[in-house]
Amino acid sequence: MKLLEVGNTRWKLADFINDDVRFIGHGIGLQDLLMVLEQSSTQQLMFASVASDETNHQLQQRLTQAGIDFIQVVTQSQFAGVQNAYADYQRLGVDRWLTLLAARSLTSSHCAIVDAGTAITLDILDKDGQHQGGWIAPGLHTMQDALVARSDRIKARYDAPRAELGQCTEDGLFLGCQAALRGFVEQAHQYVQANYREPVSWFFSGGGTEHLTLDYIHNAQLRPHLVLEGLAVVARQSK
Ligand SMILES: Nc1ncnc2c1ncn2[C@@H]1O[C@H](COP(=O)(O)OP(=O)(O)O)[C@@H](O)[C@H]1O
Ligand SMILES: CC(C)(COP(=O)(O)O)[C@@H](O)C(=O)NCCC(=O)O
Ligand SMILES: [K+]
Repeated sequence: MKLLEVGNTRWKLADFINDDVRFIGHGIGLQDLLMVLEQSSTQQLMFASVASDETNHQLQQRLTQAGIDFIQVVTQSQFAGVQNAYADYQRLGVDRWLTLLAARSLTSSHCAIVDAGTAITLDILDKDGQHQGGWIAPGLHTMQDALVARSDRIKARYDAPRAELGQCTEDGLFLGCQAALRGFVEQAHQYVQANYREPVSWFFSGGGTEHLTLDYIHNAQLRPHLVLEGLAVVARQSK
C-alpha cells in the first residue's frame, strides 16, 4: 500500500511495506502525482488532503479511473488514544491530526509538534493523549508572498542568503520572515516551559524545518514526514 499526503504546496508519497514508511518523493500538481502512481503500479492508496473539496473530488475521480483502491483519511474526534481539542473537530487540518497520532505512537510523554510548510503550526498533546490546541501562522514563502502581493517594490528570493542582515531587499525579506518563523518556535518553547513541568518531546516536521534553529530545544526530533507516519498509524489499525 502507498501513503499520500496532499499539502497546500506539495504532495508527498511513501510506500508502506512491512510496517515501515519508506518515503518515495514529493511533487506539485495532480498530473505529476498520477504519473508517479501509475509508474509505480499503485493498487492501494491511503491518503489525507488539506486541499479544497473540489481538488479532492478530482483526485478521487482520477484514482477511480486509474483503478486504484483508495481510502481517504479525515480528522476524527478521537483515535488511537488521541482526543481532538477542537469543539468542531472536523475543522482541525487532517495533517495536524495525523501528526498528533504519529507523535502519540512514538512517545507517551507530553508532545509539542511544529509543522513548517505553507503554514507553520504548533500543536500540543499532553501525556494523556488530550490535544490541547495550537497555533497557525503563515510559513516562510507564504509570508514573503504576502508582502510581495501588497507592495510595489518588493521581490522575493526563496533560497537562503548567506548573510545575517540583508543588504538588498530580497535578502532582507527572506531573513526577516525567517526570523519571524524562528520567533514562532521560541514563543512556543517559552509557552511549553512555563506550562509543563514534566519532559516534553518536540517534533519538527514539514518542508520548512531547515530554516529553524533547534539547538536550544531539549528532546527535539526532526521528522520531516510526520504526517505520513500518522497515516501509517491509521493503516496499521485498519489492517
Ligand atoms: N525546494 C522547496 N520547494 C518548495 N518548498 C520548499 C522548498 N524548500 C523549502 N520549502 C519550504 O517548505 C514549504 C513547503 O513544505 P511542505 O511541508 O511540502 O508544505 P505543504 O505541506 O504545505 O505542502 C514551502 O512553503 C517552503 O517554505
Ligand atoms: C493549517 C493548515 C493550512 C496547514 O497546512 P499546510 O501548511 O500543512 O499545507 C492546514 O492544516 C489546514 O487547512 N487546517 C485547517 C484549519 C485548522 O487546522 O484549524
Ligand atoms: K504545516
